[in-house]
Amino acid sequence: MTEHEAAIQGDDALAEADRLGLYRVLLSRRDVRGQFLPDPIDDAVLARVLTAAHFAPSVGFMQPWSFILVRSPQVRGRIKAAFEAANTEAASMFDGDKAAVYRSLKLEGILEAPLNICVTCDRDRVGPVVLGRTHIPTMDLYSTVCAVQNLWLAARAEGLGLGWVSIISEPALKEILGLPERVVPVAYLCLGKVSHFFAQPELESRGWRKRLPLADLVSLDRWEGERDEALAAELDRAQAAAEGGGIIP
Ligand SMILES: Cc1cc2c(cc1C)N(C[C@H](O)[C@H](O)[C@H](O)COP(=O)(O)O)c1[nH]c(=O)[nH]c(=O)c1N2
Repeated sequence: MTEHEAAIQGDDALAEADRLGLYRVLLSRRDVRGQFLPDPIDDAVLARVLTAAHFAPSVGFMQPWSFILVRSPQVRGRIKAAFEAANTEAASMFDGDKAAVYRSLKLEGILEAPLNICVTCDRDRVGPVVLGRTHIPTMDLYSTVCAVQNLWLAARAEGLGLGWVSIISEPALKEILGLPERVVPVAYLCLGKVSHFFAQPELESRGWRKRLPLADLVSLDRWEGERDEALAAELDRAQAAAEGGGIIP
């Protein structure tokens, strides 16, 4: 038997409690910006969530990510100033009631969270030719987002809140963190223990946008093709259960 053939997993189905636990994490994950507690994150916990991120899928097994742990108050102060500048610009894009709601939203926890993490993508990590990236060159960026999502879910499982802050100019972020040209700052994240997690996305509870019906987003064989009505009924049922705080039955 070759090493490749011997390396199989023993158990292919999850135990019921593990299966439900995974859905619970997926459905209760939130973007957190206002409920951070100052308590430091234990190194063992941080190691687990970063390991979860590092076990994400990546194009050609490229693993293009790195994780910059931003602890310095000075660096965070500069990031916060970059956020403020970008946020003033962003606020001016909305009119009337929408502008008032936008200004009332808390959209980052840069200084309150005990840790910030910038997840980067080194587009040149394995040279110019990458298995799977040749015809869709953005695949390394998508791979890095997979790592971010793993980190986000692992954080939720550990009871840590995570907030993604994208209201920052990319050149400013690159300059502050000293990123070389080839390295893209994919995600700037605030991470830490929280007083509570909200049941719904804040943008939903604050009336910014509603969650779309999943059944309207699923179609057969082509863009906006036909619906499978039996499946659509199941999708409505599963979405209603998830929105009710339950688990997909
Ligand atoms: C790529 C990307 C970028 C951002 C976000 C998310 C993602 C995926 N989100 C969080 C976003 O508003 C949130 O995910 C949705 O409103 C749904 O809420 P939950 O994540 O389910 O709580 C976000 N939130 C925020 O307050 N400031 C921000 O700059 C951003 N930027």
